[in-house]
Amino acid sequence: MAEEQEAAEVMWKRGKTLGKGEFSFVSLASTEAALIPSIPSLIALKSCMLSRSQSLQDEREFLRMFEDCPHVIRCFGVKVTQEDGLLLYNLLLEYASAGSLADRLGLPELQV
Ligand SMILES: Nc1ncnc2c1ncn2[C@@H]1O[C@H](COP(=O)(O)OP(=O)(O)OP(=O)(O)O)[C@@H](O)[C@H]1O
Repeated sequence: MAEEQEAAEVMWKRGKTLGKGEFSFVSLASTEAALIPSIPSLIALKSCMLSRSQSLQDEREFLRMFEDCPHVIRCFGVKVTQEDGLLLYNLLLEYASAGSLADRLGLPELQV
């Protein structure tokens, strides 16, 4: 099954918020892993309003360019959902359980 189709079919339960960006928020999510073995049972969902999703779409293309690099977070695909009446664009990301590089270095979140 192609990656995009797998992502479109995966179901998840959204958990705690891991972080927030300017347009997006990142949640921990548990998936129905047994149904689609290539998608882990825990993922990070980076979500934003579909109507404001251009930067996440660009990020998805950027991650695709580095999908063979083991040092870059993997993206398992994209799924649009409707939650609480809102259309959300969701990137399905590898969950970085050890936190960000800034966390590891004891730095504050970068404000760009
Ligand atoms: N894959 C991940 N695994 C675990 N935590 C994550 C992951 N991605 C993001 N986070 C958490 O969410 C925070 C915000 O994510 P990120 O830095 O990607 O947002 P951003 O690029 O600033 O967002 P925006 O594009 O909306 O401005 C991170 O600092 C980190 O704490």
